[in-house]
Amino acid sequence: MNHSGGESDHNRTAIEITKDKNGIDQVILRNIRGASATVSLHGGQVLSWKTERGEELLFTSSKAIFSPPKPVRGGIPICFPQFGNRGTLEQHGFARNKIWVIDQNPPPLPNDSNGKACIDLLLKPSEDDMKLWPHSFEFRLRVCLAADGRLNLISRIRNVNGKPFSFSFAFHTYFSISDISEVRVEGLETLDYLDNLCQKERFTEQGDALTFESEVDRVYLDSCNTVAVLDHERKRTFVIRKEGLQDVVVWNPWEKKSKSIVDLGDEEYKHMLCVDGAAVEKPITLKPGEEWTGRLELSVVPST
Ligand SMILES: O=P(O)(O)OC[C@H]1O[C@H](O)[C@H](O)[C@@H](O)[C@@H]1O
Repeated sequence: MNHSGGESDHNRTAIEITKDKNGIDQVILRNIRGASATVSLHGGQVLSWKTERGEELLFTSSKAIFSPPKPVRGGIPICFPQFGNRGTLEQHGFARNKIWVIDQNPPPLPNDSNGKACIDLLLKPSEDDMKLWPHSFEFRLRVCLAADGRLNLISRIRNVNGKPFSFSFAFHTYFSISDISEVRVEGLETLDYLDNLCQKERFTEQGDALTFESEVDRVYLDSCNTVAVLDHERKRTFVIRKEGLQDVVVWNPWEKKSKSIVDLGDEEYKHMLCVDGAAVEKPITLKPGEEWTGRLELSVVPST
């Protein structure tokens, strides 16, 4: 199937639906300049985001396993309804392991899709999910690629239950980087963080910018809505803008942990950095009928 985006810029943006090698649908979004993004229905997961010159901006492991219910190591997995091991569910919740469907008739989002190639996906709990997490929800994900190459992800989670529920959440974004020793993260200075490597103990960030020389697994709390990942060698900076997501998770497994992760090559930690817009420390609570919206916007700009 290949058709032009409904609300697209003079019908020159395109949405193509193909199948991966396991027969799972994936959606390729293209903008008018030839940038692209690939979204798999497995996990509602963005697997690729490329510039108009065809450069891949997201990391996916060469050892990634693309067969549900295994999550895929790379791209932008969605952690829901639980981040990490902070609850009784499997690590990072079940949303990343499920097959989502294309939402043919999503509720409108004002001024959102002008000139963009967009796809709307939907996840509702299965009977098995309800046994583990007895809450009925509708999770709508919109992924859009703008004319200037920005990638937008909008999550809308609605409580269609008779009682309130709470969840944690992350857009677990694997950025492709030249070398972990050469990058720095700006925008987290002076913030408190919970260190997953020290039983979630709370510390305060002291440095000017975050640089990497060993394993890092932290939840930065109450961050401002813009964070940047500067990659000196590639002379580019990722700009992460978020709304409705108070926290930022930063993760790199480094050498030793990488060796224990079956779907990650031993040396691949050098070329990935996860910086996630997330809601972890204070779970989000929805009353019956309420909806929560979380937004992530990723862009890349040249830097020196
Ligand atoms: O291996 P996964 O389940 O995909 O998790 C990968 C990582 O995700 C987050 O960054 C967590 O903070 C880490 O503790 C975890 O190791």
